[in-house]
Amino acid sequence: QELAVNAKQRPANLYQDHKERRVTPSLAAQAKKDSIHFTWSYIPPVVFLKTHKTGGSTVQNVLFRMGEKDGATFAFPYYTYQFSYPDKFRADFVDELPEGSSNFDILCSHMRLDIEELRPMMLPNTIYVTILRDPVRTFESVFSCYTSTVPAFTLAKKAAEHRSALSMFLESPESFWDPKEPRNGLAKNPMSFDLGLDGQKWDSWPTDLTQLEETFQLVMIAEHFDESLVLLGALLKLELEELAYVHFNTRSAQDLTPLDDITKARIRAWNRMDVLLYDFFLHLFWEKAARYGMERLKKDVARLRASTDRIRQKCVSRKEVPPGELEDLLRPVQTDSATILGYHVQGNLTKQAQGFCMRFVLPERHYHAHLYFQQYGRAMRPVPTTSFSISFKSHMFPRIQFSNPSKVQHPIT
Ligand SMILES: Nc1ncnc2c1ncn2[C@@H]1O[C@H](COP(=O)(O)OS(=O)(=O)O)[C@@H](OP(=O)(O)O)[C@H]1O
Repeated sequence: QELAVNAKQRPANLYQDHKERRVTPSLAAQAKKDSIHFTWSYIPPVVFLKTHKTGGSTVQNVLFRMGEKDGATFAFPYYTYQFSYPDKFRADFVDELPEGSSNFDILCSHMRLDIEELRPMMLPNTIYVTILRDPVRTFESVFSCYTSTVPAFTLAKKAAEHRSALSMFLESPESFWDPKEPRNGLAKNPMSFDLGLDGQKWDSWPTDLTQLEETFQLVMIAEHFDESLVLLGALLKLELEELAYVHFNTRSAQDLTPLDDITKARIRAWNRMDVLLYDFFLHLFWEKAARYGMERLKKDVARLRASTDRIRQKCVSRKEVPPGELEDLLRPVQTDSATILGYHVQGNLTKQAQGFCMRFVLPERHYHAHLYFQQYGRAMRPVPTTSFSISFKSHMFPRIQFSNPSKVQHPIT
């Protein structure tokens, strides 16, 4: 019932131009600086449900930059970078409201969704967005990046010896997969898992799908990333320049597993719920695109690509840089089984341009640490290592090791 109310509150045309309601970023930032009691609610608050290995860090970087510029209040996890994943979201996973803020404006860190717990945390006019990716590509990426941390994958790797671990797993996934093992959440239907669904429970499936449709104003599609960004920009009233991006968390070419038709079919069969989820929201995506106007979308995508190219040229001197050649601040966190690439920033920039360009390519956790410090005036809390589930989390998503600890405090100016 609550979901239905939320749907009714939305404007009939989500893509109508409501720029007039937007407070200028400088005004918002100034108001916060001046400690004027300021509610960011002129701009709709936003939840971005960051699913795994779908291009979510790229979207998150756009939101981090937007929020930092606009003086937004972020809903950050109480510990480190994610909301106690893979536990289902709970309100007490969120850090306190900082002094002077009356509500959270942006929430965009990894979690496993529980909408009933999440909704009361945010204002009623909050815009909910997520992203899905072709389930075959998603699963291949999840398998490659988490071979050492998802037990079902690790068992398959051990059994495979010198064969492909992915092929070994897909030949008989049930023999490696224990559904009761909480760390196996990403091993089957990873996108559905992140959206809070139970990949084994089909009886509630149509209702679950309807609930998700009612919850999310926009489900972005990684294969149509630029179109998705334009629709996101329309919802959040962003200028096209604010949507410029680089790809985050790109793996090195040698870590990509080439997939033959049999492997693809096996991935689709094993991740059937993700396939249906993706197909459903892909269809819905094009319906929303049609409502925005296909000609208008095409034009805006062309403009977005032009401004993104211009900004990339200004900011990036080299892309796909291996971790060993990156300074600490620009080195993405590596997984045990895949190499994640990063960027070199152009030299000879003005101080202001350098500040922008660093943020443009700043890996997720470093940006998160920076914003957290800015918001609370203290470093993020480390994960306690006593409980079983938490030690898994810290292993799966290790903390950044800065060679100079002072950088944690003030990573960028
Ligand atoms: N803009 C855009 N469009 C399409 N695909 C993109 C984009 N940005 C990032 N990527 C690819 O997404 C994968 C990383 O996803 P995430 O950032 O969600 O990873 S993570 O869960 O936060 O670790 C990773 O995929 P793989 O290289 O297959 O692993 C990225 O290359």
